Amino acid sequence: MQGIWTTERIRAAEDRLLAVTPDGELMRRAAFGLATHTAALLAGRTSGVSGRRAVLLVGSGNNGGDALWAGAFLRRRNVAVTAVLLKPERAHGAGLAALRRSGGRVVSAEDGPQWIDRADVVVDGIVGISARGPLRPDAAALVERASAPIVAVDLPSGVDPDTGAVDGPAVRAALTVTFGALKPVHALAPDACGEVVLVDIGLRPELGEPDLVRLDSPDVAAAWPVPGPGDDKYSQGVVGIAAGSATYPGAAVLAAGSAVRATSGLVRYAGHAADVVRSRWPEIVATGSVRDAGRVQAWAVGPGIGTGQEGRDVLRHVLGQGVPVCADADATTIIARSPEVLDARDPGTPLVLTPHAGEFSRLMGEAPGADRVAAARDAARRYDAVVLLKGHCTVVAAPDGRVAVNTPRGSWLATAGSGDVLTGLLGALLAAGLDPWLAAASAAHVHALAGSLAAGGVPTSASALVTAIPDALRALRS
Ligand SMILES: NC(=O)C1=CN([C@@H]2O[C@H](COP(=O)(O)OP(=O)(O)OC[C@H]3O[C@@H](n4cnc5c(N)ncnc54)[C@H](OP(=O)(O)O)[C@@H]3O)[C@@H](O)[C@H]2O)[C@@H](O)CC1
Ligand SMILES: [K+]
Repeated sequence: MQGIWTTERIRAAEDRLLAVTPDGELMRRAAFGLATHTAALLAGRTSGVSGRRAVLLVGSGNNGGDALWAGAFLRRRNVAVTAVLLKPERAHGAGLAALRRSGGRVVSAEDGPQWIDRADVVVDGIVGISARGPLRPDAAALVERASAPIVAVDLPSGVDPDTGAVDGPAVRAALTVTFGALKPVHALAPDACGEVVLVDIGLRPELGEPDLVRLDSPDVAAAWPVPGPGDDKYSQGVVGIAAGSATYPGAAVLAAGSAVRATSGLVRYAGHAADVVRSRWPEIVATGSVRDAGRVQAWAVGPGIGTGQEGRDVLRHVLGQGVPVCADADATTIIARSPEVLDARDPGTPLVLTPHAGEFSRLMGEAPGADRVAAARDAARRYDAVVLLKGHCTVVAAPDGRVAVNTPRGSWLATAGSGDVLTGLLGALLAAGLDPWLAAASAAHVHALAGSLAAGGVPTSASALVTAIPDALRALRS
C-alpha cells in the first residue's frame, strides 16, 4: 500500500527533519536524486548523457533550488546546463552559486526561449508544494515553448499539489521526481505527472499515518477471496444482483457476469432480465423478483432498474435485508430523490455508493468540485456509507475518513457498461465479507487492471472487460 500525504503534513515533517539535519543536506539529497533520474531519462531518450543540453526553469523557492543543485550535479556528467531564472532576485542563493561554480549558464526569462528550443530535456523547478493556482503568464510562455520532455521537480507546476486540479496552464511532464513522500497530485493527476519516481530523503519516520492510500497489486491480491479446502459455493458468499430490465438487459448481464468472474461464490440474479441472464450465464440462479431471490450475503443493486416506484421497492427491499449493499446508478438517483428509502436500511448495515460526478451532484446538491477527496469524504459522512466517486481517478472514502485513490492506466474504462462491471465486482467482494472500503478500493483496482488488459492500447468494451477479469486476477497473483 502506498501512503500519500497532504502538503501540510509534508511541510510539518520536513520542518522536523530539517531541525536535525545539517543545513542544505535535504535539498542536496533531493537534487542528487533528481539529477540521477534526469540523466537516466536523457540516456533513454538520446542514448547518452555527456554533451546533452538541459534547461532548468527556476522559480522563486526551494523547488527552483532543487533544480539548480541538480543542474550542478548534471554538470559533473558533462551535461550543458542553462538555468532560466523567472525571478532572478529571489532565486535560491546556494543553488545558484553551486550551478555557477559547476560551469552552468544562467539566463533571464527573456533569453529563455532560444535555449529551450535546443534543449534535450527541460527541468521544471518553477514551483513545488507551495504552489497556488495555474502557471503565471511568464512561466506558462516558457513551458509552452518546450518541445523536449519535461522533468517535473517534486510535482508538475500549475497543478494543485493537494487536489491534482488544473485550472489553467500547467506543466505536462514526462517524468516527475518527487521527494520524501507521494503527495495527492501524484495519484490524482497522473497525466500531468507522467511517470512518478520517489526519492528517499529520510522523511518517512517523520510522517505518521498517510492521509490517502493507493493499493498496490499485492494488497489487492492479499484481500481478494480465495476458496479454502473446506469451502463450498455458499460458504464463499452469495451475491445478489438486482439490475437491468426486460428492455435493457445489458446492465444485468454485465453486472452478473462480472460477479461470476470475480469470485467462486454463488451469484443470484433477481429482475426482469432473468431469462437473458440465465442464457448468458447458466451458473447463475435467476429469478424475477428480489422477494423470491433466496438468501444472499450482499446485494449489488441499481444498474438499469429504473428510478420509478418499482426501482424504489427493489432498493427498499434489499436495504432491509441486513446484508451489505452496493447501490449504483439508478439506485443512487433514487436515494438522492427519495432519501427516505434509506430508512429501510438496517442500522449498521454497510452501504457502498458508487456515483459518477452527475450522480454525486444529485446526492450532495453540488458537484464534487476541484477537491474530489474532500467531496467524497463529505458524502461518506453524510450517508454513513463508503462512497466510490467515479472519474478518471477513482476516490474511495469511508465514513471513518479513510480514503483510497485508484490511478488508472489510460482512459479505456470510459465506455458504456463499464460501471455495471464494477458493481458486479464490488457486490461479489462484499458477499465474501471484505471490509466495504477495502472491497470498493480492490474492485476499482481490478476494474482498472482488467480495463487496461482488455484494451491493450485500443478501444475496448464492457463485455471485453468482463472477459478480462480472470486475466486481471491472474496478473495480480503473479
Ligand atoms: N523543505 C524541505 O526540506 C525541502 C523542500 N524541497 C523542495 O522545496 C519545495 C517547496 O519549496 P518552497 O516552500 O520554498 O516553495 P515553492 O513550491 O518552491 O514555491 C515558491 C514560490 O513560488 C510562488 N508561486 C506560488 N504559486 C505559483 C505559481 N502557480 N506559479 C509561479 N509561482 C508560484 C510563491 O511565491 P510568490 O511569488 O507567491 O510570493 C511560492 O512561495 C518542494 O516542493 C521541494 O521541491 C526539497 O528540496 C526537499 C527538502
Ligand atoms: K515543479
